[in-house]
Order: sequence, then C-alpha cells, then structure tokens
Amino acid sequence: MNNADLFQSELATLEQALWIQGRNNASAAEYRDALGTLIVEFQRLMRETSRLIRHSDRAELETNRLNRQLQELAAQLEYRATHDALTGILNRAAIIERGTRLLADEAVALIVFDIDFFKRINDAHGHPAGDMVLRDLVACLGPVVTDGEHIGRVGGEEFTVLLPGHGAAQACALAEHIRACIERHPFAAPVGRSVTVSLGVSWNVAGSSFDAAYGRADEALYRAKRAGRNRVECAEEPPCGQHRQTSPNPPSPNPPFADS
Ligand SMILES: Nc1nc2c(ncn2[C@@H]2O[C@H](COP(=O)(O)OP(=O)(O)OP(=O)(O)O)[C@@H](O)[C@H]2O)c(=O)[nH]1
Repeated sequence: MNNADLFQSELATLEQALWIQGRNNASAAEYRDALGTLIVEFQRLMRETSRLIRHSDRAELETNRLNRQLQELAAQLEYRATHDALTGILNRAAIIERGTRLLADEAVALIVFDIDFFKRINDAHGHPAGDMVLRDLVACLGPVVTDGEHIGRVGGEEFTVLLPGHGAAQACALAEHIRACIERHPFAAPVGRSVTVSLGVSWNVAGSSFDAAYGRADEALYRAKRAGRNRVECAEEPPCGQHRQTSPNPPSPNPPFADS
C-alpha cells in the first residue's frame, strides 16, 4: 500500500482545498466549506495518530516484557543444562566442558572425591536421606571451595573440583581440607553420624586432555579407597614434575558405615 492509497480521503480533501485556493474567484462559502472539511480531516488524523502512538507504546512495552521473559528463560535453560538439579553445583557435562577449556590454556589441578560407603547410607536410612547427605555435603563445602575454583557433581556420589592456577601441593592441601571439613561436619538426622570421603588429586600441565587429567585423579582416588578410605592420594606429576604427596592420616580403623 503506498501513501496515496493510505491517505486517499485526506489527499482528496487537500487537493480540493488547494484547487479552491488557486482560484481567484472562489466564494467565501467555498473557502469556509473547504476549511471545515480540512478541520474534520485534521481532527480525525490527530485522533488516529494518538491511537496509533498509544498502540505502538503498548506494543513496545509488551515486546520489552517478552524480551525480558525470553532472556530469563534462556538463563534458566543455560543454568539447567549446566547445573545438577539436586545440589545446585555444576553437572558432569559442565565440568568436562570447563575442564577442557581451562586445560587448553593453563595448568589445572583436579580433585576427584567420592563418599565412602554411600550405599550403606541409602540402605540404612533410605534414598531421600542419601539425597540430604549429598546436599548437605555440598553446602558444607561452600566456604572451602572459593571463587575461581569450580566444583561439580560428576556421578551419583562423586564430585570433581577444578583448580586452575593451583600448584600440586596447594591442590593436595585443599583436598585434605575438604576431607577434614566433611569428616567434622555434623550431618543431620536421620543420618546423624559422620560421613567421610576419599579423594584423588592430579596436577596437569597446560595442553593435557581432560580425560587424562581426570583418569589420573580417579586412579589416585581408587588408591585412597583401597588404602582404607577417608584419605587423600595424589597422582604423580606428569614427566618433569617432582611432587608426590600422600595424606598423613592413617586408614580409619572404623570407617563410617562399615559393616559391623
Ligand atoms: N541417595 C542417592 N543415592 C545415589 C544417587 N546416585 C547414586 N546413588 C547411590 O550411591 C551408591 C554408590 O554405591 P557404591 O558405588 O557401591 O559405592 P559406596 O557404597 O559409596 O562404596 P565406596 O565408594 O566403595 O566407598 C549406590 O547405592 C547408588 O544407588 C543419588 O542421586 N541419590
């Protein structure tokens, strides 16, 4: 639709008024009629314009509201795609993605840890109590794992912490701190007893693959399990590193949830 179609009636009125104005002999009555018609058209145009402006303001508000809603939904989707629904920390996919990205640029230490005898918690107190332990454990790590360190739940009762910029000794010390915090933490009823974790640590040069870094920490974790649980084992550093550390605490003679 062009302007001529859009303003057909207004253009006709305007042409009539111009024609009368161009004549030398138009009468006062013809001028009055033309002016009257012009006034009516002008008032109608004003009303119509105001209505369109109000409509466009409402449409703009609605568009802004929908945009905000879309952004919130996108943020929620992004959060759900990257976070564990039970504990609110990163999920497995997000940890792998972050770990891979970080390792491409810098050395990263990894802590992998796993709750000791978690099956017995579920068996003794029920799955919901086990879920409570998982949530409580993550909450108690809040003050220990700080900004810039990334914690994720990579399996049922298995967690990973990515530590960019940490040396091997620093990572092993943090793992020991995590172990001690969890051991000391008073887990709520119905579990109401101590829960422990076993931890494996690897330190990895920039350019390492995430699989290799994780695999080395996981091997160390299984050494910690075999050595009696509730302890930290650190993987040997890759070639040219020298550090190796084993947690000083001895295997617990009475591990929590051990068969009596
Ligand atoms: N409550 C709860 N339990 C889970 C969840 N995911 C996995 N599990 C349980 O975690 C338990 C893991 O048991 P195992 O792999 O035998 O390990 P464990 O009993 O912790 O023994 P160790 O690792 O050898 O010390 C199983 O009973 C799973 O059902 C979960 O989301 N919630």
